[in-house]
Amino acid sequence: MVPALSTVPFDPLSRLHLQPWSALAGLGPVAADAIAQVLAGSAAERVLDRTLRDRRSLTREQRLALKEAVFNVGLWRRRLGFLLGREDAAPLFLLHALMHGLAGVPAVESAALAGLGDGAPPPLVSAPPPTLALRASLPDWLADHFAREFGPEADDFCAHLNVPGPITLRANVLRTSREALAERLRSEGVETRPGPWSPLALHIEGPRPNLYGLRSLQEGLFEVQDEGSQLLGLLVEARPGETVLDLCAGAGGKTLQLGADMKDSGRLLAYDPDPERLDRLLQRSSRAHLTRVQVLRSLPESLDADRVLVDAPCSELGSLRRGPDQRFRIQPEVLTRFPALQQDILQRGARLVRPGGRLVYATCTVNRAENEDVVAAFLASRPDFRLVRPGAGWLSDACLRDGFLFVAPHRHGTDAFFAAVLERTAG
Ligand SMILES: C[S@@+](CC[C@H](N)C(=O)[O-])C[C@H]1O[C@@H](n2cnc3c(N)ncnc32)[C@H](O)[C@@H]1O
Repeated sequence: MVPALSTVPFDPLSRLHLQPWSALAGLGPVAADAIAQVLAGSAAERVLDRTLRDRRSLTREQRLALKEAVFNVGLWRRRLGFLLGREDAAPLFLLHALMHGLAGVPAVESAALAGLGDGAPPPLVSAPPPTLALRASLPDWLADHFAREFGPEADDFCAHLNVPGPITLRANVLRTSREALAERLRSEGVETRPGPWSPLALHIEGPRPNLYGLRSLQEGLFEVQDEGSQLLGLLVEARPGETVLDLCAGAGGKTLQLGADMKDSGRLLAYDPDPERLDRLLQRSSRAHLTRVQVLRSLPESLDADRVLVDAPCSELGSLRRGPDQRFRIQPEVLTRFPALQQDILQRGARLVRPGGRLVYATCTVNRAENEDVVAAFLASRPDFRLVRPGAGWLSDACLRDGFLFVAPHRHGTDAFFAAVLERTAG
């Protein structure tokens, strides 16, 4: 069973009405310059960093207004083009369409804030956008893809991609508990609430604090990690004393979690072809007080691992809400780029699991070709593996779809993740 969807449609525009747009006064050209860079393909986050770094005298409200302007024109560009009646409208017009058409700022005030001069503000189309791609401001190919994946839920899913996700922390259970961490954070001025799905998750309440200035982070009491991502690590069910391999370890988000579950005992091996990510993993391990992580620069020929996690490289469509402009920087071929590689990595992982051991295959994407189809092809080639219920005894049925873990922002408030738990038959 999955959580019932609300009968009141989710409105991703409502947060736009709450932003301090009047603080943009005099900053229209600055915003327009940054927006032009984002529309030309530069990552919004980086453009904003550069823009703010060069203007240290701006107030907090001005910085926030600039951020919202740059991110939201980057995000809503297709819908704004529809409102203006042309997809190639100049940044100042897009900014006006954002503030007036989507955020409800009166037309004359919006035009002045955007720096459009004294002429009459351009008229905006009043009809509702006729397609999912225009409503949710997605490239056509991506809207079509989500329509195929989600059917009648596609609009709701896409609406949830258009608001930033929460900031979520994972308690490092080697050092603390979720409850003790919440108390500690409160003493540092940060309010949190527990996540509903992962027993390790705390969501930050209110505006984003400077996490990197917190003593609790420096002491390794938590990591920033989406609640859905925490579920992937939990599905491994790593235990103290075992041999566990994190086969696509990256900078170690899940490795650290596995190490805490293993109470820093046994053998925890982390492999990734990217050496820089592995270096970061080692630094993070020491902050988390993990002493037994062993980084592998190449994969062993054999290993009787109790558990192997394949947190596979993928098209990452499940985390699009984390980057407002990311959807416009990917191409349709991303949908077909990964399955062969994923299959190959999964097969390699399977060879390193002992009989009776567990293999977890996971992605952060919404694409059956990278998810269910990869697992089906794997099972057809390896009859000694079987699919088991993810998280038996602790994971809510609401996080399951057809025997797999599947969570998504419109149903769970997490980024979208998929996982299959596979067990190798004993003997
Ligand atoms: C989804 S990311 C892993 C994230 C990481 N597990 C975490 O929790 O932070 C996928 C990783 O797979 C790695 N990768 C790419 N090709 C690979 C391969 N052939 N074998 C193993 N890992 C690979 C990438 O370098 C990337 O770090």
